[in-house]
Amino acid sequence: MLRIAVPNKGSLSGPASAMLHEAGYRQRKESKELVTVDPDNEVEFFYLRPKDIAIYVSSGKLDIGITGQDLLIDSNANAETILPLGFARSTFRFASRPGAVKDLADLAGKTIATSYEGIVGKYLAERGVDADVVHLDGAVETAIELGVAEAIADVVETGTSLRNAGLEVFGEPIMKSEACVIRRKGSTEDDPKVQRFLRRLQGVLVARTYVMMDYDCRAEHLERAVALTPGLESPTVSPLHNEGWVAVRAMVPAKDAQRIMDDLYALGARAILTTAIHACRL
Ligand SMILES: Nc1ncnc2c1ncn2[C@@H]1O[C@H](COP(=O)(O)OP(=O)(O)OP(=O)(O)O)[C@@H](O)[C@H]1O
Ligand SMILES: O=P(O)(O)OC[C@H]1O[C@H](OP(=O)(O)OP(=O)(O)O)[C@H](O)[C@@H]1O
Ligand SMILES: [Mg+2]
Repeated sequence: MLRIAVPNKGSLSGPASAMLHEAGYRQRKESKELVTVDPDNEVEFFYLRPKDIAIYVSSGKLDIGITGQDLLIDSNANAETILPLGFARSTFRFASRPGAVKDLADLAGKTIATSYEGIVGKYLAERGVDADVVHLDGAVETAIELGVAEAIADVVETGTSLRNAGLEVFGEPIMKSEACVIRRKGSTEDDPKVQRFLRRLQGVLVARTYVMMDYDCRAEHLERAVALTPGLESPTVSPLHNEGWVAVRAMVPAKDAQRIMDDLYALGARAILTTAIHACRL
C-alpha cells in the first residue's frame, strides 16, 4: 500500500481531493474521516493538518504527501517537491501600514507577526536583519490594527485581505508557492507505486491544460497548419476521401485554442473542432 498524506482543511484540501478523485482514487465521504483505504488502487490516504504533512513525510511513516511549497519550506523538514500541482498559487510577502516600513532593512528592531516563522526567520537571518518574529495562527493582517506587530509576513493571493486591513506590501516577494507532491529526501526515485501515482496526477494536469483539436485542411496548407498545431509528439494526419484534403488531430494548450482556431480558419482549414481530454498518460 502506498501511504499518502492529504490536507484535511484550508485552501489545499478541496482542490487536492478533487484532483485525486479525478485521478481515479477513492476519497473520503465526510470531513471527519481521518483515513481512507482504496484497496483497488493499493493506496491509503491520511487526512492531516497541512502544516504537519512535511513532517510526517520526512519521518518516513508516510511515502508521499500533498502540501504547499511554502509549508514545506516553513517546516524545514527533510522532504522535497517531486511534482508541482498548479493550485493554491500564492506569494509570501511582507506588509505594513502604508509607509510605516520602507524596506527590509527598516524591519530591524521591529516586530513581525506571521504564521510562517520558519520562512521569515530564515529569510531575515540570511539578510542579517534583526527583528522580533511573533507567531499567530491566522488572521495575521489584524495584528497591526491591534498593536501586536508593526509588520506582517503572510500569504497573498488577490491582495484583498491586505486591502481590507489597510495594509500594503513592501520589499521583494519572499517566495512563490503552489501545491505540490513531496517525498522524503533520498527516498528511491523509481519506486513503481510512487511513479504510477505521479503518472496519474500528471495525466490530470495535462487533461486540465490541453484540449484535442481536429480539423480538415488542403494538403498544400498542411505544413503551415501543423506549425500552428505541432502537438506533443507530432500530429496525426489522415487522408480524406476528397482528394487533396487531409484530416489533422493534435493536442493544443486550452488557453490558446480559440486563437489557433482563428489562425487555422484563416489558413483555409475547416470543420475545426476542440474536445475535452478526460484523462491521459503521456
Ligand atoms: N487565499 C489563498 N489563495 C491561494 N493559496 C492560499 C491562500 N491561502 C492559503 N493558501 C495556500 O494554502 C496553504 C496553506 O494552507 P492552510 O490550510 O494552512 O491555510 P489556509 O488555507 O489559510 O487555511 P486556514 O483557514 O486553516 O488557515 C499554503 O500553501 C498557502 O500558500
Ligand atoms: O490575498 P488574498 O486573496 O486575500 O488571500 C490571502 C489570504 O488568504 C489566507 O487567509 P485565510 O482566509 O485562509 O485566513 P487565515 O488568515 O486565518 O489563514 C491567507 O492567510 C491570507 O490572509
Ligand atoms: Mg489561512
